Amino acid sequence: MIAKEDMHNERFERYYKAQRILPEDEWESFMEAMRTPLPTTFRVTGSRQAARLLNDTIKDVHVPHLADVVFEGEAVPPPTQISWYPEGLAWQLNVAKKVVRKSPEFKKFHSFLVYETEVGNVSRQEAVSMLPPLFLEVEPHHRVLDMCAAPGSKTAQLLEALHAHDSMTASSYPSGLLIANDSDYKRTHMLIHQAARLPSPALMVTNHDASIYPAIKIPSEQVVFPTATKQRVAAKKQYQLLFDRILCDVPCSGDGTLRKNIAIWNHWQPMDGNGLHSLQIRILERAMRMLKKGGRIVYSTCSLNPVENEAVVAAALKSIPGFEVVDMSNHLPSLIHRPGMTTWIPTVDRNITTDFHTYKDHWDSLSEDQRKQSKMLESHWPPTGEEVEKLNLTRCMRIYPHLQDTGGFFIAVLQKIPAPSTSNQGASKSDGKRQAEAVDGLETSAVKKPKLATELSSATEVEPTRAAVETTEDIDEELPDEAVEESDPSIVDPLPQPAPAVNPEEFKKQQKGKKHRGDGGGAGHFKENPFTFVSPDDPIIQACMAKLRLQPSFPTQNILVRNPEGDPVRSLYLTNDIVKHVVQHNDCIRMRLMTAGTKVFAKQEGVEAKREGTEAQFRVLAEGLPAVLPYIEPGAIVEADVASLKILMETYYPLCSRFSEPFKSLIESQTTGSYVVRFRPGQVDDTTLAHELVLPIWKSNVSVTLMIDKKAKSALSLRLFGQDITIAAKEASSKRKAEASTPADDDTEAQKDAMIVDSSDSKAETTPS
Ligand SMILES: C[S@@+](CC[C@H](N)C(=O)[O-])C[C@H]1O[C@@H](n2cnc3c(N)ncnc32)[C@H](O)[C@@H]1O
Repeated sequence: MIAKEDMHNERFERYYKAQRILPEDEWESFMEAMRTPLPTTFRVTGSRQAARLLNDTIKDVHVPHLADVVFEGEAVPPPTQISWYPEGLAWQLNVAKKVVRKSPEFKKFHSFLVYETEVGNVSRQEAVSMLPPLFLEVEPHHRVLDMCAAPGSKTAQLLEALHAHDSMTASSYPSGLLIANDSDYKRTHMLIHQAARLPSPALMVTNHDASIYPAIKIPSEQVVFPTATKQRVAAKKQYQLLFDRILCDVPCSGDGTLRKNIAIWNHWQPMDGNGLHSLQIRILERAMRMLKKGGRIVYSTCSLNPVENEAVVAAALKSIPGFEVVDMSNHLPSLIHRPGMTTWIPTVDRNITTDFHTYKDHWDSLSEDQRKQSKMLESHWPPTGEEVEKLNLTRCMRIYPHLQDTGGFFIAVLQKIPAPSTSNQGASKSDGKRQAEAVDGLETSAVKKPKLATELSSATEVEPTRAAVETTEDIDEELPDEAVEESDPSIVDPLPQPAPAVNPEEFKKQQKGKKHRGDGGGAGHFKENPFTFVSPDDPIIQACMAKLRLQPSFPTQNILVRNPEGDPVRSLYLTNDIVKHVVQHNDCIRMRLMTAGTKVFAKQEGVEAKREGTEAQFRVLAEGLPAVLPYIEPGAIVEADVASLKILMETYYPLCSRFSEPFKSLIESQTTGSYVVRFRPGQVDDTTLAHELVLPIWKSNVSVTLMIDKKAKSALSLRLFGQDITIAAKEASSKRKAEASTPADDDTEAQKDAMIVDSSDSKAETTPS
């Protein structure tokens, strides 16, 4: 722990003063804010309707309780809504830890937040980190790429935007796509965990170096052509998938997070930023080459260093024409920010040597040997006066900690200019700079053989790339520019035959000898199970359809499994059409695909399930239910009241006979298996269920189980009953008090009857020992 008086770094102050990041008279308040702990901020997550409801609980129940708290003689401020966040869904809490620990009111609010965070209804996230997705303005039909996504707080926001049309209980089926990527294999698992909180058939997770992200192929059915002739010409060809929105939240030196990561005070030095600059440019340039005309990129860092920010944006804009920085300064009117910088002086060493005003000055000062060693690039320096005018760097947005009590942050919104008249069709390609038009997926020779070394102005300025950008050999290059695909969500023709993405024999061969999982460098050593679509006629799929009474419109053709044979052995995943096309038309190993779609059904292990035959072998998962719900025949959903919900929360395996009518008879008459229950709004004792809830249950011989995760059950209980009435909480409490616990009478028989839940499904309730 570093004391406030020790929060100094002489180089930090000297470097940023030399850069003139702020007017002199703001310096002290900037530094004071940097040394002050960051307020706690969190966001209410999920689909808009559900989020609004939980937000109302915070606003109308918790905040009034916290309004007049006095701790050790001082008034404690209640949480406040962050003014610039849409619909007031983000909150700030400026309370010392000891208040949270000791004040009963804040303690209660804290446990509410902990539970809601664990089940994914609340996300603790730095306020400034919530900004980039807001500037992307994602819509449900957009194809979105999050290039450096882990741990995934912004991915969650992007996913929520794709699912903006979800209802309280049912998920929408967006026609768009979100690919969340990170080059760190372990961190991609954080992404998968994060995404499980908002399960989506439109999500894919990949593990690639973003600077060499592979071109993704899609069939012509996914491309809209302006004329019928072109459609005919285009038939049966494949195209490069271009994105409507790309987030480049790149790796950076992170000095904007000093208030949170106070260890940075000890080791900050400016060469970290210099070193990352080149990778940051390569990632942004790769994004620009994968963007659709009219599409938008947000480039962001949590660094204040112009070398990682404006310098990167300027270098990329100079290297790839056809893009502009968009003025988004009025997008969030109450967000206070400063314009991007137009001039700075990079340091050429750790000692803050900022004597060289141009790259040439620096170069001329070096001996031959020093030149060979130098890692400085021309792009570390600001553009010339003339270039600065054209680049509109002042449209970038800088956020400093003292402006509104946040961390430091940088955002640039780039747009690929849509109008053909502003493209570079007339320009010569021989100038060594690739044309923006050439990357619209249809005229892709430059994409095929990118020579990153030629993208920067001098060979001596280039750091060696780790691997060549993968080629797009089999992507059609013939079509003229104007046949560029449009994002028309209606054009989604399913392919005729579900085919395995990987040949099973080929896959086994590929797996042989691969002993470790590599990090997303693009080269080999990738060992994930393949993705195979199951035939819609498969007996297991048909059994799931029959048991849950799914309507024929349920997209059975979009169910995949994670084995090369396509056998539904454990879990079944649902994808939307675009995810299916991507899986089927691309080598998942080359893409380094970690997940696709959302898990909807899982095998139910246990003697009883086996005895009952195919129909009872799979169950709908709580996480997948919102995606399945819109397809369930209305009459197939079992109706119940809040009193039944209370019984299901209090007991693991209540006997059917414990419930009141009509639920009791309804459930008793059902055979073993997976069912969906709708709990109607209503009252039990002094608890009101204000809106309907739809949850999965498992019906055994004589008992019923609510199939939701223990933590989700506890969070629901806290929200509904004001306390955790679940059996798990009671057990934990008895254990704590070291008292012997005796199960309720009617549980004893039910326990005999209890199924053993597939232990691989972490979401499922577990059997008590
Ligand atoms: C600033 S963090 C991203 C934070 C994330 N967007 C979020 O909101 O949770 C940068 C991420 O970039 C990843 N990364 C570093 N180099 C990368 C590369 N070459 N390609 C892709 N990801 C990279 C790191 O593993 C890290 O997870």
